[in-house]
Amino acid sequence: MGRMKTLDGQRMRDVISAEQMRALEGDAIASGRMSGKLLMEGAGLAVTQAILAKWPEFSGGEGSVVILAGPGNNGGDGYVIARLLRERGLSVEVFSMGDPKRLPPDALANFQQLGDVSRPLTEAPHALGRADLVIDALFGIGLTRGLSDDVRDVFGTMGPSARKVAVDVPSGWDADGAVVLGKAAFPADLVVTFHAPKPAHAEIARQGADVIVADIGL
Ligand SMILES: NC(=O)C1=CN([C@@H]2O[C@H](COP(=O)(O)OP(=O)(O)OC[C@H]3O[C@@H](n4cnc5c(N)ncnc54)[C@H](O)[C@@H]3O)[C@@H](O)[C@H]2O)[C@@H](O)CC1
Ligand SMILES: [K+]
Repeated sequence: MGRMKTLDGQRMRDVISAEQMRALEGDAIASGRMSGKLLMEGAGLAVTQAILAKWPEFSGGEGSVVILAGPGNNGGDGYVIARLLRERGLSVEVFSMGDPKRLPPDALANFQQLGDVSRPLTEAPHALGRADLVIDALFGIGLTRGLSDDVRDVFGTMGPSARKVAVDVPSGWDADGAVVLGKAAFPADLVVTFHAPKPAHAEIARQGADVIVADIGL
């Protein structure tokens, strides 16, 4: 049984839908109070902090990290996390699904800031077999259908000792329907979601992952 708790011990907000989350983000951006890029930075920082809190052994810069980055803003969070973990001395390899040049603007800016050449997901298995930490930044609340078999096969190449972290929602889960679309989902040990739990998170915790709900300034 995994636990669901807030990153900083604040009160847990009530469950909200993906739609409500998008509305909250849109309102904060429209009001000028926040920008999409700031929200993304906060999301990436929250995941980084939750990782270091759960596995302090990574705070010394020891460890190999693989980040799987998707075609949307969940992928954008992954690029922020890659930068933040590299700043902490960890060696981070990033594999992208889709063409990074077609990322939405905030995600594209974070991809470009990394300065990496983009490596396709199909090249990930070699690195995944020896990674100490794997971060699923493929899909979050924007998942619209089940994962393809080749994505499922990539998940199968992770080594037994890899700590597995999902950004916002483990890819494959429908955040609102609280079910896995299709046949596969990222087998997360830790899930870090933003602002408030979505309907899927209680079931994900019941199935064994620790779920952290982090503020991103909304
Ligand atoms: N301002 C924002 O929008 C923020 C977004 N954030 C992150 O952004 C995520 C939402 O971003 P998006 O709305 O871009 O959605 P996602 O990044 O979850 O995925 C959307 C993209 O994946 C494609 N897709 C969906 N299902 C697919 C499948 N099965 N196979 C292949 N492609 C598929 C969609 O066409 C779309 O291009 C959140 O989960 C969160 O991680 C956070 O950074 C907070 C701020
Ligand atoms: K994810």
